[in-house]
Amino acid sequence: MTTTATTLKGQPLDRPALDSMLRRRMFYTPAFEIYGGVAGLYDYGPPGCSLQANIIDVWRKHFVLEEDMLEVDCSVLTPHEVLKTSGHVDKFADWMCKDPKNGEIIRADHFVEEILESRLKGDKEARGQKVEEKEEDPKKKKRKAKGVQEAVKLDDAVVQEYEEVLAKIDNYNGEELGELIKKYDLKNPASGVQPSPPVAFNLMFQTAIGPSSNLPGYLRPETAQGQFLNFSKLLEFNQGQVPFASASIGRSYRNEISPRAGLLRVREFLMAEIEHFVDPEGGKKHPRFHEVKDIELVLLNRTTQLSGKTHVEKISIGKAVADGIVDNETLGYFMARIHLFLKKIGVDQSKIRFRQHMANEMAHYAADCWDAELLTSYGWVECVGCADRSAYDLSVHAKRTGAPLIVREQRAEPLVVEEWEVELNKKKFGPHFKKDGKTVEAAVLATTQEQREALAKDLNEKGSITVEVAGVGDGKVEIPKDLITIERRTRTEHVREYTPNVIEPSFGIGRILYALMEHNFWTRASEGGDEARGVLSFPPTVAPTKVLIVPLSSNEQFRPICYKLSQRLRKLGISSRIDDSSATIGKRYSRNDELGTPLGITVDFQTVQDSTITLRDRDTTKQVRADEDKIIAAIQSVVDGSKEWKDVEAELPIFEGQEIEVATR
Ligand SMILES: Nc1ncnc2c1ncn2[C@@H]1O[C@H](COP(=O)(O)OP(=O)(O)OP(=O)(O)O)[C@@H](O)[C@H]1O
Repeated sequence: MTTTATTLKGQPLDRPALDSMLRRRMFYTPAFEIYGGVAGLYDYGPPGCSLQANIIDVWRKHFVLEEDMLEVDCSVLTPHEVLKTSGHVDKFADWMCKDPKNGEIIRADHFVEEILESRLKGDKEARGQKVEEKEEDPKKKKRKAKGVQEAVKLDDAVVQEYEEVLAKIDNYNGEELGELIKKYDLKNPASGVQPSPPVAFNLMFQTAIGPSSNLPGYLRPETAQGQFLNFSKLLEFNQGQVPFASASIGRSYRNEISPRAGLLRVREFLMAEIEHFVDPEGGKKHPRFHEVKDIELVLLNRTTQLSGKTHVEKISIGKAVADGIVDNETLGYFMARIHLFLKKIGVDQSKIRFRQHMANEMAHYAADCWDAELLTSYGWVECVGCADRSAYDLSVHAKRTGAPLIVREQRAEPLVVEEWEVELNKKKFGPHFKKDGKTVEAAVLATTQEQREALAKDLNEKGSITVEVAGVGDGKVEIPKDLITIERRTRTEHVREYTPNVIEPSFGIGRILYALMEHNFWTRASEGGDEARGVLSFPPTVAPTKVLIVPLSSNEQFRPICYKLSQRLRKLGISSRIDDSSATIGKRYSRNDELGTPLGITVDFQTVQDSTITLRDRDTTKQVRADEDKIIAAIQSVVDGSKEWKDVEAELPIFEGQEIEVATR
């Protein structure tokens, strides 16, 4: 497996060259740039938009269509209560430090990582070993410039300790990060002092909904909550059948402490998320697991990570689930499907791995989690999270609202149960609690059997009970005896009720798009001895534009032919661009190689005579010549993925005609 960033052709990746090409060709650009820009906000230009739309198109076909998922498009503005219940208000935070001298705000884990890495780099230099540059975050550069790490040799034991800390950097809480800063005396090179102890910084953008500002809310940090809140309606839409999945594509917002690495850590980004609802009983089997069981994945599990090993052999997902490396079939099924999706859009197979979250690294709701990470020049980057969120979200929302976010299933055999049951005196309960009635009722009904047993005892002995109800008064509510009965009763159940578990593949489209650009980038030596030119070898399905149409010269006879060709392609739904600028054909082709346009048609004098045109392949620069119908058919099959260029070359006559540069004279 590759460990450093290389281009598609194995050349060392020149990131500044790629970045400048992507900006020059307007794949993306800093937002509000003429006002000085805002960190972590980007606009996409025409090729970036097409590329993103094409990735989303493949995603919809690969997941929503293929798996009959139920797509929803939910509100971005989310009331405080929803995100309080989901745990985001209290727990969706990163650790932040402040430099007491210069006021700089620093993300604690990134700071520890950065300083330890720079010490290790200094150690390598002192030992005369080769050092790889990793990141060029401007803030980091500034810090480095002011306090360049000297080449200092460290003890072997210290090196090992630093490496262990770095391997677990995502797992530390604020207190632990503070201890690391103290223990290793980590100073901000820009000021020469240690930053303040880390404090939690919530990543959500807060706002007020409505003119009276009395409904606090947030811009959603993920699309998932909207899907959970619609669960009952979706279940009904699906005729009460489980398993089923919902899906949503939309923007999410996170107020990242230090946005960096271009599109990789931004404050507004497109997510595509799936919530697959599954019965927790029966081992979370998946009916289509057999279709993917032989797919081999690189899996970096917890034990491997703790051992410090980074290289692992591929293993089939069937074996990984059978051996308990991956918890269940449904999680395994989605990991394999994620892998196939990434492969389909052109992600380099040797630069994908799945890394399991360590127990304390997982989000507050997750039961198990594997990230699909892609290797980029910034290192391994999480691009898709695949989490088993258990029944967490549906349970907490049901508890808070009283909505039945459950599945009801007819039992084959009736079940006799003896249980503590709660009965409310509705006539008195509502008027007693007024507006809080529903909330209190939901909290009472959500009590466990053990709690009910204790409450029944209290009710008998004290004549009232005290129940914890979040959001009402001081959080404790007293219910007198005449409003409630709690008794042990026997009943026969004909229907089984359960809260489904959720497996959630969550895709960050911007990160995938950036990794895809790195993985498909390479440079071609120019024949004329000019600078090497960049090429983006996207698969035709996702390439922003599929066909470039170039007239040989500005001769008027070519114009209607080019126009007709673009019309024909448009009718077939194939995007094309005519480049009739005065640049040489070679230059025009190179410009479009930079945009990743896979095919190019040249219209020349022979076209005027016999209606034949040439078709050029971006990657090999080889050309074939045939009549218009044959070329259009070839384009169609390459674009829809049914054929590859080598098939076209085998079927149509190779064009060895005049040199492109000569032909333009
Ligand atoms: N700030 C961000 N910028 C761009 N994409 C992001 C950002 N945060 C998350 N994502 C994307 O959303 C996906 C799902 O979000 P998730 O909550 O699992 O990320 P995360 O674990 O918080 O990411 P990280 O640890 O990198 O902050 C990620 O796999 C990633 O692709």
